Amino acid sequence: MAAVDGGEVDHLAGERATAHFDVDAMKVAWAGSRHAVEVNDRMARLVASDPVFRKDTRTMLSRKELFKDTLKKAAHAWKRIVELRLTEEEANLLRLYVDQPGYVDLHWGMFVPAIKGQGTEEQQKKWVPMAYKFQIIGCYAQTELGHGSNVQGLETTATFDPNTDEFVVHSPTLTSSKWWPGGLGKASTHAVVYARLITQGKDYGIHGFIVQLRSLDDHSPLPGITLGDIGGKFGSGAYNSMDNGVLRFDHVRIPRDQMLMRLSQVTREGKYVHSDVPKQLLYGTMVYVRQTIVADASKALSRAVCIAVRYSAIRKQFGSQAGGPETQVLNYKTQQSRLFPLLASAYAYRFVGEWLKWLYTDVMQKLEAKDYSTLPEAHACTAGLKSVTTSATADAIEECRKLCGGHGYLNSSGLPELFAVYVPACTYEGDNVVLLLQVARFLMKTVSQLASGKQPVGTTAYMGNIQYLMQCKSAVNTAGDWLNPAAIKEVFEARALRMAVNCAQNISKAPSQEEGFSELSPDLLESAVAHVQLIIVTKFFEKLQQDIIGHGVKEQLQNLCNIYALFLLHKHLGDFLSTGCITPKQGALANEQLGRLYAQVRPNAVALVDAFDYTDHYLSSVLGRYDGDVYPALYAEAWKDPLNETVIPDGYQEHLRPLLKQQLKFSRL
Ligand SMILES: CC/C=C\C/C=C\C/C=C\C/C=C\C/C=C\C/C=C\CCCCC(=O)SCCNC(=O)CCNC(=O)[C@H](O)C(C)(C)COP(=O)(O)OP(=O)(O)OC[C@H]1O[C@@H](n2cnc3c(N)ncnc32)[C@H](O)[C@@H]1OP(=O)(O)O
Ligand SMILES: Cc1cc2nc3c(=O)[nH]c(=O)nc-3n(C[C@H](O)[C@H](O)[C@H](O)COP(=O)(O)OP(=O)(O)OC[C@H]3O[C@@H](n4cnc5c(N)ncnc54)[C@H](O)[C@@H]3O)c2cc1C
Repeated sequence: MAAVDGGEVDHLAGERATAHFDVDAMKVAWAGSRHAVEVNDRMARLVASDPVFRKDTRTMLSRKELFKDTLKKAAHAWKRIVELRLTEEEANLLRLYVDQPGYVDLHWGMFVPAIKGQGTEEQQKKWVPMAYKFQIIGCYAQTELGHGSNVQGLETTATFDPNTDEFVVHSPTLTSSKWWPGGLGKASTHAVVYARLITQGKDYGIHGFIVQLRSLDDHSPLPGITLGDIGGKFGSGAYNSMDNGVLRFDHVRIPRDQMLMRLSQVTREGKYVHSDVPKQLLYGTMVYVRQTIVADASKALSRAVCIAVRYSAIRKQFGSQAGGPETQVLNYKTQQSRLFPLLASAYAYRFVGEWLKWLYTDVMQKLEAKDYSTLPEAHACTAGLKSVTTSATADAIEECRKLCGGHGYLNSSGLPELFAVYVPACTYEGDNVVLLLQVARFLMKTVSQLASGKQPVGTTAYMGNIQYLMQCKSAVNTAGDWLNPAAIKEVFEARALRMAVNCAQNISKAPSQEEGFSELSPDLLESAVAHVQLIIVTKFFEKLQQDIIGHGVKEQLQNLCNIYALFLLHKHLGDFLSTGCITPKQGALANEQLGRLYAQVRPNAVALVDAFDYTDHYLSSVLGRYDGDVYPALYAEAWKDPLNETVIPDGYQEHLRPLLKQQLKFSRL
């Protein structure tokens, strides 16, 4: 089904006619199943056809108007969810297509998962139904003004008082003010607050507590609680719809049973008891969200790429001979070499996100069975993939803006807002550098265990092949040899392992492990990136082994997979050469093959972005319209700007007229 929201003429019809594959089948490959295509399509259209969910004037609203609009949309979304008795899957998609960050993201995305993951059965029975019915609104209050990345450094205290069977929650310093939690500033009634647990005079470190913040009668802050929004953020519209907040506690008392007690407990007498589970399970909500952020990266990236590909097919510049038509900018090789790797990355992230969701579910099942062995790998994979995919996506959205020339800079292109709303993903849920250093730590541990003969498993299993990978040389002889998945995998594995081993060797020369790790941290980051890129490439190849149906679909995905891998090889050529995995000649052959692959993608480019199945409402871009009727839309959009409400601007009488009519003259003139 086409995703036109009402266009009459299809200016991209010629582009669509050149596709060599079945677009509907590609939609299934992208979405994961025919059911997923159907439900996505239905929810996207439901949102697009509802006037309350309009967002075309969002960037022109003041902060207060925007926030109120967000409250209205969230309430209306909930009303529709209840009226239509939507399933959880449908409701999540409806919220996604409403496409306006707001308190509900944190309520469903972190508050509920934190209680489910860290609360006892009894606590879940009490709190989850209230949250599910929106009788309470919750947020995730971890970060403080002075401490974000370093969770162990948080300062808020929760001191047990055995006399009253309560915890006293307190912010002892300015820097201990909770700062950033989304939904906290204005909307939430409750929060899961992370604080240092102190009982019987001893500090037991960070634990989670459910704290009521606002009255359920009139929404005013409860005694001892100071609350507010932390202020305007980057860009117009964008993440300013979210009330990221500040919170201070002045000796606020909560019942003992509001400590989340699944992992550890405080008894009535104040005795601290830690269950026989890894302490890191406290970080479980972050692992869960990092996994969803990887899936979201492919959404944001595919949106930007869809806009840039469609517009590049419409936009013409130069090349006209004797008055003939100009050239579509999509035909320029430079445009292709900038854009097609991003198209390939969108597909790569979609499939690795699918795999990560599987890994997460698998780890959760193992945890239920008290098998904690895969926890470190789950942490490394979620941290690493969150980091690599969000950094690349943020850069890619900005690249798409440039690929759309001047018009990409207009809010009506949709790209400035998409960039502004997306770029904090590099910071929230763990700064990307901090998370990559966690991956590096995991890699160094794995390398150090190789000597003792311990066989690495999962995504580090390749390291077990150390004898071969440390000395192998790529056998690629022609550009076409780079189409062999084994040839690509071998050099990616060798590069990742050699970089990790180099780091480990250099660390071992330092006076201490800690000093070595710190000194080598820039190299460790690159080593972590190499490992994560290997995972993404491998999972794309594994996807191609699955049953992929539809005329030409597998061939297109194969091309995209090769583009993704060879583009990375070209971009990180220094790594591959300096570790001796390939020769300069082989690097040049990879680039030659890349050019051939771009030529194969060119006739399919528009159809490949159509397969994302985005409505014009979701894209909210005049440049990315399904019908390609860009110029009338751009022209019409300009007149909607508040500045054009009057012909003579406000301020003319006070500031322009006196200037133009001034009597004062420079004496020199
Ligand atoms: C136009 C458009 C308009 C609208 C468009 C709308 C949408 C656009 C599209 C997309 C939007 C994108 C996404 C939206 C989706 C969701 C996002 C919504 C909102 C954002 C929410 C953000 C919420 C937050 O940010 S919450 C706060 C997050 N904070 C952090 O992440 C802090 C990071 N720090 C840490 O995690 C830890 O401090 C640390 C890991 C860095 C260090 O831990 P620690 O201090 O304990 O020290 P170590 O010694 O390093 O570790 C000890 C051992 O523990 C192991 N470890 C650490 N962490 C874990 C873990 N999580 N699990 C398991 N194990 C762990 C570590 O490896 C060590 O092990 P070892 O064996 O001892 O080595
Ligand atoms: C839009 C947005 C929404 C958010 N929502 C929430 C929320 O709902 N709940 C919540 O609790 N928090 C939230 N946060 C906070 C967020 O999780 C933190 O900002 C994030 O974890 C980064 O921590 P930080 O701000 O302390 O950065 P810092 O750690 O201060 O980072 C500053 C710089 O120092 C570097 N750095 C830090 N440590 C190291 C190190 N060990 N080695 C090398 N370099 C280092 C970083 O790479 C970075 O360049 C949100 C943040 C944003 C931007």
